[in-house]
Amino acid sequence: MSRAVLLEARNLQVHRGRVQVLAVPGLDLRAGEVLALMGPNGAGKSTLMLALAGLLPLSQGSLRFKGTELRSRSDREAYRRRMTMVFQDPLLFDATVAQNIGAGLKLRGLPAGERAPRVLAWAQRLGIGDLLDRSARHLSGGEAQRTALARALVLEPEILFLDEPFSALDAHTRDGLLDDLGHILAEAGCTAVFSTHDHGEAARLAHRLAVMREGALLQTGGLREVMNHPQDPFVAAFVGMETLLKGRVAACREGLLTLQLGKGAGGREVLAMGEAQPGQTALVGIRPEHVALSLQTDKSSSARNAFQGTVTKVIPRGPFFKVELDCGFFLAAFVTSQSLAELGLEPGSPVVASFKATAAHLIRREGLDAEV
Ligand SMILES: Nc1ncnc2c1ncn2[C@@H]1O[C@H](COP(=O)(O)OP(=O)(O)OP(=O)(O)O)[C@@H](O)[C@H]1O
Repeated sequence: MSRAVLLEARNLQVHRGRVQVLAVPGLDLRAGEVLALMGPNGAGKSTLMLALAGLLPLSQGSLRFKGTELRSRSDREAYRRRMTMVFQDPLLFDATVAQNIGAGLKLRGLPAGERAPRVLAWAQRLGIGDLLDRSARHLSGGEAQRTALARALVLEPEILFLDEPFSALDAHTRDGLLDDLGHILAEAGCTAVFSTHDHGEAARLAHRLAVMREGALLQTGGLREVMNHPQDPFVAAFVGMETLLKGRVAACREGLLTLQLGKGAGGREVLAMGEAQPGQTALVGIRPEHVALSLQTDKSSSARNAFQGTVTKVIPRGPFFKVELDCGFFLAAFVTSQSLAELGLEPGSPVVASFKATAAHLIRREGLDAEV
C-alpha cells in the first residue's frame, strides 16, 4: 500500500559562502517510512537533513509539509514544532535524565503532573527507566544517546531527524541501540530520516535509501532496490556490493546475460541478470552475502555460477567474516565464524565459490568497443 507523502522537497539548493554544497532536484518522504541518507564525509547528508528540517536557509527550493508549501516564517516555525532532531552529540543539559527528557514538554507548557508519566513511559521504552534521577553528566555515551532519543520521541514528532546518531558509540552499544530504535520506530509507525555512512546501519533501520556524493543525490529507492541494483560503481561500493566484474556480453536472452570476464580471468564466464547487447562491455555486481563457499562443487545446488578459487584474505566483519578470493578474478563472500571453522578457511585454502545468476546484477553498460 502506498503511503501518503508527508514532506516534499523540490529543487533544494544550499550555498555556503559562494560554494554550492547541496543541489537536490526532488525528494519525498512518506508517512511512516524511515529514510537513510548515506554518503561519505562531506557528501551533504547533514546539510540535506537540516534543509529538510527547515533549519537552514535555502538559496532556492521549496518544502511542502502535508501538501502545504512552507512559505512564510510562521509556516516554517509551525513545521519545526512538529519535528525533532537528534545529533551525534546528545547535547544534554546539566540536569537529571528526567528533566532532560521532559525539557521539550515543559517548553510546550505541559504541567509537571502530565509530563512525568510520558517521561517515564519513553524512558522505559528506551531502557533507561531506572536512570531518571541520574545526573546527565554521569551517563555513558549509549545512555546519553538513549536520553536524547527519549527527549525527542516524547514529543511524538511527525518527523524524527537523526543526524549520525550512532557514530560516536562503540560497536556493542550501537548494536543494542539500533535494535531498540528499530523496534520503537516500527511500533510507533514513526516517520524518520537518519544519516549514516554505514550501509549495515541503513539496512537495519531504513525502508528507503538516498545515496549522496558532493551535495547531490546519486540514487534514491527502496532498501533492497538500492542494495541490489545500484546504478553506478560508487553507489555499489558504498552500499557494500564488494565484487564488481567487468566483461564483454557474450549472449543475452530474456534478461539473462552471459558475461565473458576481462583480461586475467582466463575466459571465465558469469551468468547475470540484466539486458545488454552481445558485444557490449558491462559491469556486474555481486553482494558478499549472496556468495556461498564450499570445499567441493555442490551438484545439487541451483547456483548457476561456480568457480574454483583460493582464499587471499579473511577479515572479521561484525558477526561475520569477509573472505576474499582469487578465482581468476576478485570475489568476496561473507561467512559465519562456524562456516569459517568448518571449511578451515585461511589464506591459501582452496575453495569453491558459487552464486545464483539472480545474485549478479548488471550495474552499467558501456559501448560495443569499450575496453574490458
Ligand atoms: N557551516 C559550514 N560552513 C561552510 N561549509 C560547510 C558548513 N557546513 C558544511 N559545510 C560544507 O558543506 C559540505 C557538506 O557538508 P555536510 O556536513 O552536509 O556533509 P556530511 O555528508 O554530513 O558529512 P559528515 O559525514 O562528515 O558529517 C562540505 O563540503 C562541508 O565542508
